[in-house]
Amino acid sequence: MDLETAKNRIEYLKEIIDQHNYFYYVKDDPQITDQEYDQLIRELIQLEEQFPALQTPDSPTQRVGGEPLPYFEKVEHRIPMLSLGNSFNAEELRDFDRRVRQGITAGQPRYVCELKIDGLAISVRYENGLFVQGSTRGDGTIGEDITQNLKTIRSLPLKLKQPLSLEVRGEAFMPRKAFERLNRIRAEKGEQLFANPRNVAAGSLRQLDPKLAAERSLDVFIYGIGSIEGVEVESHSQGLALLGDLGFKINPEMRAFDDIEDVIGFVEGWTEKRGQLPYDIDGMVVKVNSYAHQQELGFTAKSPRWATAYKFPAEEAVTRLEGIEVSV
Ligand SMILES: CC(C)(C)c1nc(N2CCN(c3ncccn3)CC2)c2cc(C(N)=O)c(N)nc2n1
Repeated sequence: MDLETAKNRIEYLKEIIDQHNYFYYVKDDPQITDQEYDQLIRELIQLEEQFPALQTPDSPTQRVGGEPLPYFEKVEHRIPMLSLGNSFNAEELRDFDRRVRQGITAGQPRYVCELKIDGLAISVRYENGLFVQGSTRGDGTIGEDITQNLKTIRSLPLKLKQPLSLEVRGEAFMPRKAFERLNRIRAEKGEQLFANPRNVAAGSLRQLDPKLAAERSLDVFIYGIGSIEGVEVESHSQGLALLGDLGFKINPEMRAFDDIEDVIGFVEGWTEKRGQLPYDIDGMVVKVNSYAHQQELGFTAKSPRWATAYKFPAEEAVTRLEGIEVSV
């Protein structure tokens, strides 16, 4: 095969594999069998080995990066990753609503409610649509560069559907089934079990060898825009819709309400049925939708006045460790 033919075939394979990654890992709706997918990947790997000059960093074959790192570089977040104020019951959500209504001068607030995924907060930067850097939240200002580990998360696109430059925030997590499978393997080996999926996600993303992170079937939900160039976005819900169109995995359970009583009903509903989810959540996040309202409300020293985290009451967690029941 000559270079020109190889170049066209490689471009085609990268495009089609990216599409199938999107269907499988982001939409959870595969369009081809695993065997057909593996065949495409194997052909691309062979062609890139045969024509190394045609291998690009955004190729799906580049997800499990190079050598283990000696340490993680520090990354300063251009836009700080803030904390969240907490609400612990319906009355405190009503207080939040009262403070919001006092803080805005025009219109009524609309709230977006999201599940609060119990994982590790991350920030990912794209330039002209290509994944360039990913980092942990750290202390909100300085995080650790974990680009190589985040590239192993198949639901995080290496190339966006539009060549935009932006920074997104999300929560990396381990699905409960993957957590249980991992602990079964560790139990069989007589190794100590992990206490919860969040610890595994955090531990996996802090591995210096990306091959270890790649084995942990981590996943991610993107929940916000840190910064974006060349696009006017006016509300959080509009921002989430744009992120979905770009190929990011957005949690489907988010809802918008105009009345805090409806927010309270939604939040209390999830308090009961969170066990049905395939991942852990430790509460809900309620955000004022309009960016103009967010601007008016501003921030306290460390967290936005336009958002609150509703924390579920700590449930009696019972974990089986080495066959005995312990309450944690
Ligand atoms: C952009 C804002 C600040 C409103 C925001 N901040 C969040 N977090 C901040 C505090 N974080 C944090 N992490 C560690 C230590 C202290 N704070 C962890 C992320 C959010 C987390 C989730 C989630 N987990 O599903 C979410 N759907 N939306 C969020 N939105």
